[in-house]
Amino acid sequence: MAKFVIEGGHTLAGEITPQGAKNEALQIISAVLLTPSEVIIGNIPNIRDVNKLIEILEDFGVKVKDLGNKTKSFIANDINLDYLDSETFKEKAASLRGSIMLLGPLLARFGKGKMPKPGGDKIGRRRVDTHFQGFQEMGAQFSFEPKESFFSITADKLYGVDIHLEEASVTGTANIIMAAVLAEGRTTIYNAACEPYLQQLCRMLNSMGAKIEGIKSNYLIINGVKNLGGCEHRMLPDMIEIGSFIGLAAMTQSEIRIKDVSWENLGVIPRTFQKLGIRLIKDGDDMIVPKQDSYQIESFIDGSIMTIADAPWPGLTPDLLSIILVVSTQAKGSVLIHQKMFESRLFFVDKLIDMGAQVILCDPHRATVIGLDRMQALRATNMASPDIRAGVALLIAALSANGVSSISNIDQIDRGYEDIDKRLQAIGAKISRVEE
Ligand SMILES: CC(=O)N[C@H]1[C@@H](OP(=O)(O)OP(=O)(O)OC[C@H]2O[C@@H](n3ccc(=O)[nH]c3=O)[C@H](O)[C@@H]2O)O[C@H](CO)[C@@H](O)[C@@H]1O
Ligand SMILES: C=C(OP(=O)(O)O)C(=O)O
Repeated sequence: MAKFVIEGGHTLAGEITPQGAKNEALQIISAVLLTPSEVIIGNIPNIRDVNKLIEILEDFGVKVKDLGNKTKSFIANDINLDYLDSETFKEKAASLRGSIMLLGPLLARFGKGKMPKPGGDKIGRRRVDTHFQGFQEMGAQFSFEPKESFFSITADKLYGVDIHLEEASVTGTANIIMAAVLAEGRTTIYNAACEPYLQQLCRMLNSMGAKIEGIKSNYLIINGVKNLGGCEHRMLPDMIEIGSFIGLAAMTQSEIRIKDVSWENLGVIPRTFQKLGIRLIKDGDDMIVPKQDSYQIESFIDGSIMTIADAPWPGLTPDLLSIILVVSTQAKGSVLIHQKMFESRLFFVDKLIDMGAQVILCDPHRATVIGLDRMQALRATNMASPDIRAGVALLIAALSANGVSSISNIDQIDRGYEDIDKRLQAIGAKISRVEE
């Protein structure tokens, strides 16, 4: 397995283009199973999780053609459902979280789906009840085989129904939408997640002939259709990567231009970094993060300590809190980082503390950061990437630190960030990938 070796303390400069969004890609690529017609998808990120999902589709018999320029064509006109019972499927599908979104399309088009407990980050309990709540309310039968941790879902027919989700689950909502578009009658989904990933999925499905209203809101109305046709779709830039680059620029006191960020789809992300005192300049659809010697965290109007917390969209995505936390370590002022959704995503702060950051982990969900305001640089150290976002947060810490750090378990980072070492080298980072 490879590790990153990082010589910190260098200023970076230049421009960087964000990849297509990982979490959108996983939904959009699953949706190709809904039609026998050709679907062409552009701006596909070349990352481990997405490549694995495409591999699973190919194993099912989907014809995948690389059209160049990050664009691929998918034709799902001859699907081998026996693959669901193979050991290879169990093994591959269990290795990423996004594979669970194959269930909705399989159920809707072929009347059955199976799935091992999905993988993804180990960041606390990640229940999938919401997915099955929706399928069952539409008339599907669910079974779970505890010995093999294998879910099965079948339905002769799916019927439109009013669904009030227990929680606004991102992948759960995507799954239910993909089942409902081919169900008989009208489905409504209340408390639906509405992240840009889902907005994009709904737009794509509508261009395939689906009838979805309420896009961007948490109340979706879906009138089922008999079948869907092909379409062309282009992924949005990855908002989590954009946030990671903002953090990187601030921590390394660098000026970086982030190309084509799609400002209108970033929600509260820019404002959240601005609360930490980080300046962001809009130049057309580019974002410039100017060089800043110091950035000061705002306090609330009554003078109390700033809190930054996650929430379902249009709130702040939990996937950026690790990066926001690391950026706060060199800010002026204090902030409480409250990770409400996941209970094991903040433990990486121990590493930051080793590096000299002033952080108090109050409980598994909350950490208080007392910014160093550059009074001292972080110290280089050796660490392992516990999950995708903590991995990148530690990478940013290492790039700002004095000395040479190493990060192992970088598979975690590779599953969501395309060629991150090469792209960072291009803006001056001293980072190398070393086979262990
Ligand atoms: C492949 C993919 O797209 N993964 C994303 C997706 O995961 P995923 O779809 O698995 O996450 P969910 O939205 O289902 O839930 C995330 C966590 O938040 C909790 N929860 C969720 C909604 C809610 O209203 N209340 C609540 O407590 C859930 O119990 C769970 O612990 O969404 C997460 C939340 O944005 C992101 O971190 C993941 O990167
Ligand atoms: C938690 C994440 O991914 P996954 O759901 O694929 O584990 C993430 O992208 O931050």
